Amino acid sequence: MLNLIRISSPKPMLLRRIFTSISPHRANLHRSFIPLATTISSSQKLVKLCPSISMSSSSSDNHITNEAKRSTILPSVTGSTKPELLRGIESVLGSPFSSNPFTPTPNPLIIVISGPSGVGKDDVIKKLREVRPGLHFMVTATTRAKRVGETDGIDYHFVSKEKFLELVDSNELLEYALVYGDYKGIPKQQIREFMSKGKDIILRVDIQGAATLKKILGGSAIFVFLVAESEEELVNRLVDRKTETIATLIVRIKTAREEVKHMRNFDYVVVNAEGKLDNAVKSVESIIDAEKAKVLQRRAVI
Ligand SMILES: Nc1ncnc2c1ncn2[C@@H]1O[C@H](COP(=O)(O)OP(=O)(O)OP(=O)(O)O)[C@@H](O)[C@H]1O
Repeated sequence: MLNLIRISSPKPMLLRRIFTSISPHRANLHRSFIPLATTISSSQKLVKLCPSISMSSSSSDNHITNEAKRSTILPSVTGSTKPELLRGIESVLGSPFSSNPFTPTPNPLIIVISGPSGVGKDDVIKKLREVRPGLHFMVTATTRAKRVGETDGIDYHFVSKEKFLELVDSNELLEYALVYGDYKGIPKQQIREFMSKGKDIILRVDIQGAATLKKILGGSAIFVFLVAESEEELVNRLVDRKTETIATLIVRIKTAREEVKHMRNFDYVVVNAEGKLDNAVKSVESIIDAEKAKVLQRRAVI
């Protein structure tokens, strides 16, 4: 009785192709092969795949690959227990199944959220904080006065102009700008600290800040442009917010008209439509999920 099939080159290629074609149909394996099989193992559980092709021990045997030698027997799908079947397949493959994940751990992301004043950046980020507590929301340092409902260290680090300029001098800000008379900047140390823990970072910056960050970070960060559905709606929000004087309102609206022209420099645009804050947040979440699933990951280095 023949126990093993010996195959001379180039038959190993043929055999490999047969295995490839059957693998998605493992359930039908026994139907495809058992009619050809001759029982060979003492436990009657290993089956021969096909009649011997060659029994010669000629020099062509040197060309037989180990894989081909191993590939000549398979356990019977119907006559084996699952562990026996799995061990048998491992033995045919020549190595145990790996439990390592197919995908490496995704790199921590830097997600820059920007958009014209009054579009709802703060509200989107507030909501995102609730639904994605695993993200790290960078707390921007600012010299502007605290608004009603804002908390120091959560919404912003509210600092004096002197303190802010000290951070500038010590090169401790990734980016900073004078926005409507107030300084705003991103502390570098905070980014390094959280990225080293594998956390994704959310940065909230105005358009000017996003342009600077694009120069610094290039394609290593994700740039999201938040817009209202129309200029009219944007103006409504700014007016309803009741934080602006007529002069600052006009400046913000004029600026917004220029800013929307920069949309093309961003990776994604998300519409924060009237009363649809949740949809905008879901869109940002989808962007993050899609970026996490990218085969070629971005790699931000600060
Ligand atoms: N989807 C929405 N529908 C209606 N109102 C909204 C929506 N999103 C935000 N708002 C409101 O619009 C106003 C402006 O929002 P927010 O202050 O978050 O804007 P911002 O982009 O952070 O502005 P700034 O850059 O000036 O700080 C707020 O009163 C906010 O509650």
